[in-house]
Amino acid sequence: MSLSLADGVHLLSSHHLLDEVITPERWSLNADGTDNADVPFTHITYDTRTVREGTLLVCKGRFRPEFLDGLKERGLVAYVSERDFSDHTEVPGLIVNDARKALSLLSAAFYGMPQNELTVIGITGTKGKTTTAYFTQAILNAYSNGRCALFSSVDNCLDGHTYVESELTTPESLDAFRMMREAADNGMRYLVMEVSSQAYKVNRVHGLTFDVGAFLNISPDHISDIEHPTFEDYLYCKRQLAYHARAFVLNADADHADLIREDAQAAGIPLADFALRTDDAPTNATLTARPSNAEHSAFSIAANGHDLGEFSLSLAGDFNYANALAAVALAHEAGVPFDSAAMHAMESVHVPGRMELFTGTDGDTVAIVDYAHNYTSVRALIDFVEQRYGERKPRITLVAGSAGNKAFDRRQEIVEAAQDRIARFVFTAEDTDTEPYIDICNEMLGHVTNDHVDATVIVDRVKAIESAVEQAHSHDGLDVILIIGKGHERWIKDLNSHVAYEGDDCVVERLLNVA
Ligand SMILES: CC(=O)N[C@H]1[C@@H](OP(=O)(O)OP(=O)(O)OC[C@H]2O[C@@H](n3ccc(=O)[nH]c3=O)[C@H](O)[C@@H]2O)O[C@H](CO)[C@@H](O)[C@@H]1O[C@H](C)C(=O)N[C@@H](C)C(=O)N[C@H](CCC(=O)O)C(=O)O
Ligand SMILES: Nc1ncnc2c1ncn2[C@@H]1O[C@H](COP(=O)(O)OP(=O)(O)OP(=O)(O)O)[C@@H](O)[C@H]1O
Repeated sequence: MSLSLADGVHLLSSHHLLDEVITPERWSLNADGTDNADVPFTHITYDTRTVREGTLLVCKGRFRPEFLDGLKERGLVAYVSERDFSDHTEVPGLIVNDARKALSLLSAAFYGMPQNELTVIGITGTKGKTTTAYFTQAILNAYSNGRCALFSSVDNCLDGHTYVESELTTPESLDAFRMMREAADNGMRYLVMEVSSQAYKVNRVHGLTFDVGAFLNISPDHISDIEHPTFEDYLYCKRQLAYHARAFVLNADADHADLIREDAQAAGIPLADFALRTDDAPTNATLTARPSNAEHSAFSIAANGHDLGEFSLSLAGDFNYANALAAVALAHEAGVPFDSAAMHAMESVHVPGRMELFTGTDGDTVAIVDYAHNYTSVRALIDFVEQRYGERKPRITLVAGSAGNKAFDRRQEIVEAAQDRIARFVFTAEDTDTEPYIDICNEMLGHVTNDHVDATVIVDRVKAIESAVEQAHSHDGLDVILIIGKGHERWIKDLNSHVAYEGDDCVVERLLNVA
């Protein structure tokens, strides 16, 4: 780990990112004559609140010049920014044409290129990234005696077994390289990470080449002022993974699969595809899975026509077998033989807040806590209910909200995916920045056009679940309550601040008296 001011200038310059270096004495294309230009930085940050002796600061996003006040005295050595802040600080400024790209390249260099010490696997897609990441980590952990790290939207894991709640799906570049360094120093050989479309949009993975990438699926989502302006932009960002990978895995049934094949071809990388089949429809995909029994409790997986045996996941839902295929393909590309017993390690994986099933003591109430929150995932969830419980003609209740300030289309999509297939909606709180919960709930209520479905707004999320459970108890026959969008989270974001929340799974366990 060694990065000096002179190294930084050279690196930025070689990537055509450097406009100039500004010091009180001169403007230049190099750091010659600047005090201590060859002394390594001891710290790198994008947040002034963590500046200490020997720090290189990268100013990005909604950075404000007043954040620089007093930093020279606290040890700031230099800053990197798209704007000249010499009116606010005397320390050298490396002025760049893209601060986020600069942040990524400088962080990788500062942390000694830790990605080169790991086999790095990236997973993108609208749905299934987290689940596939957990499956893949389980296989690689089994294969390598616990030496696989994970960056996911639920948890990060830097030592193969300790999981710490994460903040973003794909970490900010600096955080990613810092954690990669820690993982490599912990002896990890592999890293599995989720790659969101935002990661490419805001250059969180700039300069990173994945040993293997996977594209799971694409459906409309994440379109808003703070995410993507259009679906085309959303897909374009996701497609970038193919251009930054050495090998690729593709769901043959994904929308726009042919375009992704073209991407892999244009990038000149090999591609393995997979296909889930629940009927007799043919496929010539590299990897296939078909149900082994009518209950769909196990699937037979084949690779290049050779049977790999039966796999029975702990996670319910046919769609999870598509995720499992992706994990097998990724692990194989990372060096695990198809017939390795390690492939079966994914069978025992549970993913917090995904397809958690709770059955009441009377056997007539089933609650499912899940992270579905767009059209495709809500539809897949209800497909599962029909497949698993359809014969008992269940009365289905959906407890759902939708995120504030982003992904606005979800509000209508969730309603459209469910309203002709369920008995009741209970619209409730989900995370929001500035939009009040009640407005989002009422907007969702306004999208209900089927007169046969009951729809209520109960903003308090615990009370919403209580209402669903009470109704289930007072109704004869099987009730299935789907509680979606919060998963395992123990907080709820209300008007921009995180408020402690019991957790959907805990509320359900309490109300159904199951542990
Ligand atoms: C739009 C976006 O990418 N925003 C991210 C970005 O914000 P930003 O750079 O604008 O940062 P900011 O919070 O406005 O502050 C500006 C800068 O000033 C700094 N600062 C701030 C205060 C101070 O006193 N001193 C100081 O230096 C901050 O550290 C920051 O570097 O950088 C922050 C950390 O560096 C991120 O937390 C933040 O993500 C926001 C919270 C977010 O929610 N993003 C979502 C849209 C997102 O990225 N989602 C995707 C996809 C999810 C999915 O697929 O489901 C994800 O990958 O998670
Ligand atoms: N392959 C799939 N196809 C359709 N729906 C899926 C698939 N995999 C998972 N889901 C649904 O999507 C939900 C979220 O799954 P997961 O967390 O694995 O995906 P993700 O891509 O990480 O999602 P997000 O970006 O919303 O965090 C699950 O709870 C399930 O309802």
